[in-house]
Amino acid sequence: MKYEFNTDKEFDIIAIGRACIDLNATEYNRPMEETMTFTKYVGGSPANIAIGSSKLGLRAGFIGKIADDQHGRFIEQYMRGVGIDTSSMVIDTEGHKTGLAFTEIKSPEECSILMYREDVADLYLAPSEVNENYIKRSKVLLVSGTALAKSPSREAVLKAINLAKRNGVKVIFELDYRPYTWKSTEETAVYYSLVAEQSDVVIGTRDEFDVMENAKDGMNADTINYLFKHSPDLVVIKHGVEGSYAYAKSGETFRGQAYKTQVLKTFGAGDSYASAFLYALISGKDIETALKYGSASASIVVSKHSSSEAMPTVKEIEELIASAETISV
Ligand SMILES: Nc1ncnc2c1ncn2[C@@H]1O[C@H](COP(=O)(O)OP(=O)(O)OP(=O)(O)O)[C@@H](O)[C@H]1O
Ligand SMILES: O=C(O)C[C@@H](O)[C@H](O)C(=O)CO
Repeated sequence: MKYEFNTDKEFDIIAIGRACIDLNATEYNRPMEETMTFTKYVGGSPANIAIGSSKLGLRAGFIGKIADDQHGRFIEQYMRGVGIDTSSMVIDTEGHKTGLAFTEIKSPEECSILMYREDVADLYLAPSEVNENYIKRSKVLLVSGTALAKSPSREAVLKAINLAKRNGVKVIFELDYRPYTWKSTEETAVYYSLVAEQSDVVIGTRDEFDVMENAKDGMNADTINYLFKHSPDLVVIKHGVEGSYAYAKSGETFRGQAYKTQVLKTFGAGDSYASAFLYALISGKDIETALKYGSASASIVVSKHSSSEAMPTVKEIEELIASAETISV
C-alpha cells in the first residue's frame, strides 16, 4: 500500500522545531563523570530528521529559531551544507542560548542524555515568524512534539499546522517526547492529543503514545481506534528492537523488523528511522518497504557515534536491507 502526497510542491519536507548541539562522549563505555572530551554535532530531533532526509535526497527545509552566537551559526552552516533550505531559520535577538545535549554512552545498552535546555532559543519561535508562503511549498510539515512544550513555540507550531492543512501539506507528527521540557505529563497529553488529532501521520514509540493518552501500558489497538476517529490515516508505533508497526486507516497493518547490528549507542534510532521511513514514503515506495528503510537506517545510526552526521545514504540502506539479518522476537 502506498501513501499519497501532493506532488505539485517544491519541497518534500519542512521540519519545524529545535536545531541544537549534541556533545557526544568521545571516550565511551564509561560514565560521563569519567569522560574528558566530547565531539560536537548538530542535534535536536527535527533537525536530525531534516538532515537525514536531505542526505537521502529529499528537498528539505527547516523552520526554527537559533541563537545569535557561534553555536547558532555552526548549526545553520552545517544544515545548509547538507542541502537544507535554511531561509526560514530565524536568528534570536534576545540573547537566548542554544540547547545542548551531552550524551553518555556507558555501554551499548545504557545510554543517557544530559540536557541543558534552560531558556533555549528554539522555544522562542513566535507565530509571526511562521510564514504561509513557505509552508505551502512543501509536501510535508514535520512537527516535533518538544516544540509544543512552551509558548511561544507552541503557538508557532499550532499556526504552522493550521497553514499546512489549509494548503494541502501533510502534517506528520513525531511525538519526540523529552520529559525535561514539560511541566507535567498531563500538560503533555493535552497538547499531544490536540496535535495528533489534527495530523495525517503520527509516529512515536509505544511509551510516547502512552504519554499522549496519559495512560500506562497502552495497547496499539486502542491507540489506533482513538486516532482513526480523527484526521490521521497512518499511525506508526515503534517498539525498539522488537520492531515497529504501521497501521493504515483502511484497516491494513504492516510490521517492520529491526536489523541486527553492532550497537554503539541507542540514541538517534528514532530520528534516523523517521527520516528514512519518510524518504521511502515520499519517494512512492509502499508502506512495508518504508518500514524496512526506517529500521535499516536506525540500525546504521545506532552503530555510529552521532545522530546527525551518521545519517546514511540510500545505497547504505539498500545494502543493509539486502544483507543484514532481522532481529526476531
Ligand atoms: N538496538 C537496536 N538495534 C537495531 N535496531 C534498533 C535498535 N534500537 C532501535 N532500533 C531500530 O530503531 C527503531 C526505532 O527505535 P526506538 O523505538 O528505540 O525509537 P526511539 O525511542 O524514538 O529512539 P531514540 O532513542 O532516538 O529516541 C526501531 O523500530 C528499530 O527498528
Ligand atoms: O533530540 C535531541 O535534542 C537530542 C538529539 O539530537 C540526540 O542525538 C538524540 O537523542 C537523538 O535521538
